[in-house]
Amino acid sequence: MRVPVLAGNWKMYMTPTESQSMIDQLIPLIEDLQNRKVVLCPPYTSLSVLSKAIEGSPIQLGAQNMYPVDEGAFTGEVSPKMLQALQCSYVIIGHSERRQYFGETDSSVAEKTLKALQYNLTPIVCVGETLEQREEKLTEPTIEIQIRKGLAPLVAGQFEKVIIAYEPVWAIGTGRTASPEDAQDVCAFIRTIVASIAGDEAQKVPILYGGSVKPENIKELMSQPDIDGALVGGASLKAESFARIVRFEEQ
Ligand SMILES: O=C(CO)COP(=O)(O)O
Repeated sequence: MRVPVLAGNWKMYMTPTESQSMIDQLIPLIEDLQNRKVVLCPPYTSLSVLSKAIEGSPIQLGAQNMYPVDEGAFTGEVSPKMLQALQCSYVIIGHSERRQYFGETDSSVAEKTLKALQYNLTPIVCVGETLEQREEKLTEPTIEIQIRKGLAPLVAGQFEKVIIAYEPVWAIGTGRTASPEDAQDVCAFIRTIVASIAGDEAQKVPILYGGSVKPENIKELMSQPDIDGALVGGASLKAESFARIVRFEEQ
C-alpha cells in the first residue's frame, strides 16, 4: 500500500554538466520499473537542468532545503515558490547536516514543513540520533522530540502528505549502516509516534532509512515492514549504483 520511495540526496556534489550526464545514464537503467517513486535532490544549481532532463521519465525532483517565505529580501535563500516553478515535488527538511552546520532546529523544521505543504511540495523530514545519544540510550526520546516538534503545526489531512527519513547521524557517510533490525525498530517507533499524533494517517506515511545505503544492503532494508524506502547520499551520485538501489539489486 505504501509505494517504495528511493530518494537521492546529492548534497554539495555535481555541477550542472555532471548532473546532465548522470541523469542521461540513469534514465535508461530504471525507466521500465513499476511501483517505485524515484526522487533526485540535486543542489539548487542543477534543478533547472534536471527539470528538463526528467521530462517524460519516472524520476521526480526535490530540493535539499528551502526558506519558508514566498519571496523577499533574504539574500542567498530559495523559496518554495521558486522550487515549485522548477518542477520540484519534494524538499528535504532538517537534514542532520543542516542541523549541525547551519543551526536548523526543530522549530525551523516545523515552519518549513508547513510551508512546503502549502506549496504542494512533499517534505522529507529528517530525524536521527547522534552516536552519543545512541550510546546513552537516548535514541527514542531524541527522535520523539524531533517528530513531535517538527510536525507540531500540521493538522489532520496533512500528515499523510509527509515523508519521514530516519537517518542516524553516526551512519551518514561513514560506511556504518544501522542493522536492518535496528533500523526497523526505530522506524516502527517513528510510526507509533506519528500514530499518536495523526491516528490512522500514520499508516500512509512513508518512512525512509538513510545512512550508508548501498546496493549491498538495500534489499534487506526494504524487506523490513516499516522501512518504506531510502534516502541515499554517496551511492546516489553514480547512475549504476543508484539504479541498483532503486531496483533492489545487490549485484
Ligand atoms: O545523509 C544521507 C542522505 O541524506 C546519507 O548519506 P550517505 O548515504 O552518504 O551515508
